[in-house]
Order: sequence, then structure tokens, then C-alpha cells
Amino acid sequence: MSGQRVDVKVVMLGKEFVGKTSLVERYVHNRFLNGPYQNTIGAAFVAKLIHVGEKAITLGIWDTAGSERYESMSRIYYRGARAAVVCFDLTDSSSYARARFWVNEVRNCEEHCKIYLCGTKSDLVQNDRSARGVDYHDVQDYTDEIKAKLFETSSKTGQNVDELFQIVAEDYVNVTAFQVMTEDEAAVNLAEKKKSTYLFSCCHQ
Ligand SMILES: Nc1nc2c(ncn2[C@@H]2O[C@H](COP(=O)(O)OP(=O)(O)OP(=O)(O)O)[C@@H](O)[C@H]2O)c(=O)[nH]1
Repeated sequence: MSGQRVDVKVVMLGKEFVGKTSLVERYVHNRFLNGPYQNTIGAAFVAKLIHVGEKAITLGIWDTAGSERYESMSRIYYRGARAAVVCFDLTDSSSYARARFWVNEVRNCEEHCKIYLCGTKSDLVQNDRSARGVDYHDVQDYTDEIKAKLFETSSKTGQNVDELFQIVAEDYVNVTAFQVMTEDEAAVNLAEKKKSTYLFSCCHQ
């Protein structure tokens, strides 16, 4: 993948063991690795081409290490990101507290980075509702407050995984289209302004 042009930098953030790598594995390779847990060291990069309508764009996904040992390194990876997928494990309330930490970090440092909160391992809470450690409504309220989007995913079953990254890509395309539009509008306004300034100055000479 080296040298590949990336349109959108996406960073995966969240406490260790919440399932960031599994989410990327499911999305990019459509598989769920059942073997023993291996923590990410530093970060891993993968690129994926995705279509939004007629438009093809490449997501460059940085999967960071969740261990607090690598916290300062993770900061390097969200620099310049347009989307942050901030993950927490739906069965583990401490991982939700950690997710809020990352949300604050990103909001303070990257004003153009959109935030997607992702509650992982939804298969575990679907099978056993008492396993849920994070209240859905609390998270939804927080998501609204920070103007983010919320997904509950399972990398095991694949639930909502493609949908999450598709929305990331769509939001990017829409925001870019909006920026182009406003830039075009600004150019028109400027041209209009120049014309009227010219008329004004002609009439008053
Ligand atoms: N049941 C279930 N288990 C999951 C799911 N996603 C991940 N896991 C398991 O959770 C453990 C941690 O998953 P990882 O994807 O390695 O977690 P991570 O967030 O990348 O961890 P770090 O690399 O340490 O930051 C593994 O044992 C996975 O098999 C899921 O959707 N459902």
C-alpha cells in the first residue's frame, strides 16, 4: 500500500482490548480472528478504496495501540485526521470513560476531525443483556452533546461495520462538496463585489 494516495485519514482510538484491530480486520478483510489476543504495538496502517455514489475515495486507516503505554504515540496518529473512530467495549464501562478522554483530546487538538463513537462487541450484549456495562441512552446524549455519531458494532458478526465506514466516507464527501460550494460562492461573491466596486467607482469619478 505504500505510496498510495489517501483521501481521508481515519484514526481508530480507544482503550486496549476494545476491538479496534478486529473492527479494521472485519472491514478490510471481512474476517474475525478468533485466536489469542495480540495487542497492537505502536500503530498499524491500512488503506481501502470505497465508493460514495460515483466517487471513489481511499480511506487511510490508522489503528492505534490502546495501551496507555503508547498514549503519546497515538497523538501522532490523529494529527491531520478527518475522522476519529473512538471505540469502547459495550461490556466495559471503564473503556467508555477512556473513550471520553480521547474525544476531549481530539476535540481540543483537531478541529476538522469528525468523531464517530463506536460501542464494540454488540454480539455480547445481544446474547446477554445483563452484560451491557454502558447505558445506551447516556452514550446517545453524550453523542448529541458533542455533535458526533454513534454506532454499535460487532466485528464477530459484522453488524454495522461496513455502515460505520461508509458513513465516514459519505460525511467526508459531503463536507468536501460543501467546502467546494462555499469556496465557489465566495469566488462569485468576490467577483460581484469587484464588479460593484468598479461600477461604484465609475459612477463617482
Ligand atoms: N465477542 C466479540 N469479541 C470481540 C469483538 N471485537 C473484538 N473482540 C475480541 O476482543 C479482544 C480484543 O480485540 P482487539 O481487536 O485486539 O482489540 P484492540 O482494541 O485492537 O486492542 P489493542 O491493540 O490492545 O489496542 C480479542 O480477543 C477479540 O477477539 C466483537 O465484536 N465481539
